[in-house]
Amino acid sequence: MNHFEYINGVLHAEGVSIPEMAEKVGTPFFCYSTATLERHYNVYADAFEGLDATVCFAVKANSNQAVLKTLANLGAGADVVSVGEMRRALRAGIDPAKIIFSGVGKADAEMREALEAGIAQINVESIPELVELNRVAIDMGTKARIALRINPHVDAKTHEKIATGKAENKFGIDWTRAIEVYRDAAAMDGIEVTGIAMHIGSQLTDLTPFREAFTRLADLVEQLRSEGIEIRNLDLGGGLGIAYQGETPPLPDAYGQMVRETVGHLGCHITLEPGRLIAGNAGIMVSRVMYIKDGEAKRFVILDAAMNDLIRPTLYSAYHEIIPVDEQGEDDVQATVDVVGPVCETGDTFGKDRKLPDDLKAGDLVAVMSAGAYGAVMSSTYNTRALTPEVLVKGNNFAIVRPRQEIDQLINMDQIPAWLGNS
Ligand SMILES: Cc1ncc(COP(=O)(O)O)c(C=O)c1O
Ligand SMILES: N[C@@H](CCCC[NH3+])C(=O)O
Repeated sequence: MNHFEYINGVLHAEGVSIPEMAEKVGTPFFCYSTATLERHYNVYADAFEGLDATVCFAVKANSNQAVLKTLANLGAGADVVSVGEMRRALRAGIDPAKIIFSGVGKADAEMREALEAGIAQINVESIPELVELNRVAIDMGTKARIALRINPHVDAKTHEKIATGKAENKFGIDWTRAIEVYRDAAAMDGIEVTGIAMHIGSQLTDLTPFREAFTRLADLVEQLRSEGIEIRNLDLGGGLGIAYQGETPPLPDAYGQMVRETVGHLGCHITLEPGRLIAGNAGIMVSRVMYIKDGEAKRFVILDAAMNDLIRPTLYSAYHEIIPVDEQGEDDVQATVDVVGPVCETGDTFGKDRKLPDDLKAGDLVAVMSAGAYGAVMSSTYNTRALTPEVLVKGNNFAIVRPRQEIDQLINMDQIPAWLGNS
């Protein structure tokens, strides 16, 4: 069931009309649906029923603490990639025993804070990082529970900027060297080897690469066991894709079945790190039309949102559906338009040659769909544009879960050195 629907011709998020929110919050804004977040989490978690599994939401996809708390209340853990994300997860009430720290470059201070917080596991991505973590743990008189993130050299067949499991990608330790690095890790005083981790990429729409990677992972676990290195936790990462434009990614159930088939026999605890699947279609970005500009070659719909708010179309040529908030009738005339933002970049384009109502005009609202993951978290203040607010809806209620940043807050962060004189 979709929780962003037209009711009496007006787009709603659950029971709240988008114009009502726009009136109170201003535009643009991100809007998340609690019911969708919960449904996605539950459908995903249910796919692993019977397995000893923890779903650790990938905080990078959406780090708003209200979203994290919504998921924490359902029992979710967190996959974090910085101490900032870890603090958010902890503040949102996520149990440290369900927090995994991933990422290719953890600083000493981050390692220390993670060890102090007693999180479940740190995923180590290189030998130098392993050496550093060992040193930090010994210095603190403790042992770090770790998994090595292994790069299985599998092509996830996704956009090149979000593939992470190929030999040329910066992520993980080459699977060909895994055994020797595990041997080294097992001999380190500050390290307790608990697991093995893989994450081969994001927005995968086919199970085949996962199957290939997890089969390789299972082989490695058997080899490690034969060497006396016990692996208790398999971290399978995230990556399952969603429909942005009619894609038909495998359902969580099919993914769960594939997990059982490839690694179920190992008797390990399984960690899963979905991000996009939980949050992507649980959020939209609402924007107001500022101008309609009829050029010689094109009609441009100029929104008050821009690439700084949602960078996915610019960065990955990603498709996001764009719909009018006032429902279009079947017989209404459509125009072919480019939907753009006000930022001074040609790439500040949300969609090219889209069909929108011919009579769409300044002041009308549109919704950019599937913006709940890698939306607000990737926003910037480029062109000195303030960060966009976030709103969480639950039933007939909504709350602003991040207010609009004041432009002066942003400007006041600059400091002018005394030698430049007073202005
Ligand atoms: C280590 C790790 N885990 C989980 C994720 C979440 O991925 P997705 O949002 O595709 O589920 C990512 C991002 O791709 C990641 O790098
Ligand atoms: N930011 C990417 C996903 C990257 C996943 C991070 N490991 C996107 O918007 O599709």
